Amino acid sequence: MIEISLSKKLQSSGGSMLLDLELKIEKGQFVTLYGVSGAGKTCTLRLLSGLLTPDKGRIVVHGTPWFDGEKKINLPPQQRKLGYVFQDYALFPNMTVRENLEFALQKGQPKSIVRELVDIVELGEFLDRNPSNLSGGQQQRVALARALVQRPEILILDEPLSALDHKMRFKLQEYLLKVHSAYNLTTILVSHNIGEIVKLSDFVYELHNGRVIREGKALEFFSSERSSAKFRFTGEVIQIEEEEVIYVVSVLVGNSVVKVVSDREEALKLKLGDQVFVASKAFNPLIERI
Ligand SMILES: Nc1ncnc2c1ncn2[C@@H]1O[C@H](COP(=O)(O)OP(=O)(O)OP(=O)(O)O)[C@@H](O)[C@H]1O
Repeated sequence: MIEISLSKKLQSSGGSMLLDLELKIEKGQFVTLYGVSGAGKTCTLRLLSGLLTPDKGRIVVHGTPWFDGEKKINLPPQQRKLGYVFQDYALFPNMTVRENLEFALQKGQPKSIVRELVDIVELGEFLDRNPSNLSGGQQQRVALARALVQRPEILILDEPLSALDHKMRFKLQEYLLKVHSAYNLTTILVSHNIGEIVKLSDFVYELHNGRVIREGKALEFFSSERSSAKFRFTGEVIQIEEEEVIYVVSVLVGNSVVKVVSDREEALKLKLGDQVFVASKAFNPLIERI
């Protein structure tokens, strides 16, 4: 369990803002911080990683205090078991992929973890190349592997996929899910992409003006309650779940997820990524492939 209870005065162009957080993240969860620009998401990650110091409060990770204002505990970043992946990869440009990864090893740490990570994120053929000779997605796989070299318990991802095109994003999402479960990580993602959030995360916190204003399970968080109005709109199928005798199809429409109850016959015609329209006749939404 990661327990964060802290405050930090931040400076924005419009004046000061108090980041005031109470978060409890279960071990093993994949959690997303969501919210408008300037809400305090990146600062939250920096506070957890030790790159920014709270004014007061506590950060306790799996029972160990990382920060305690009253007891004057403040673990330096290198002692926090945490891997950080940024949007811009932040790789050493003059080192090969292999060197970038081996550079992250601690003194005396065997190189076997590097080989294991190279396999898991499929970097074998790029080991002797410099980052400038790799695509954005390949560079981000290197950054992901590098963040895991020291076997962290927590993986922090600050909009890691936002510079990538749709296809790369999709592939990287698969790698993120793979390492999250292979290394029993607790993962905290900052993302604006709702389809991605629903696909990857268990739980979402929405930040606004330095506070959590809403939280919930990813799919429920973005589900729309609209039902009775007459409507018709298009969207993309992002999840199909069998629930007892019915199916629930989640469709990403603009920035929200609409859940539509469907019968087996209709649901089996659909697959993830299909463009569909959702329409309501009186009170019963219908869903059909476009
Ligand atoms: N070290 C710092 N000290 C004080 N204030 C800071 C510091 N770093 C950032 N801020 C301010 O804190 C506010 C929140 O910034 P933050 O980067 O956490 O927002 P965000 O929610 O991640 O936004 P975005 O989605 O645009 O990345 C901003 O107004 C920023 O200027």
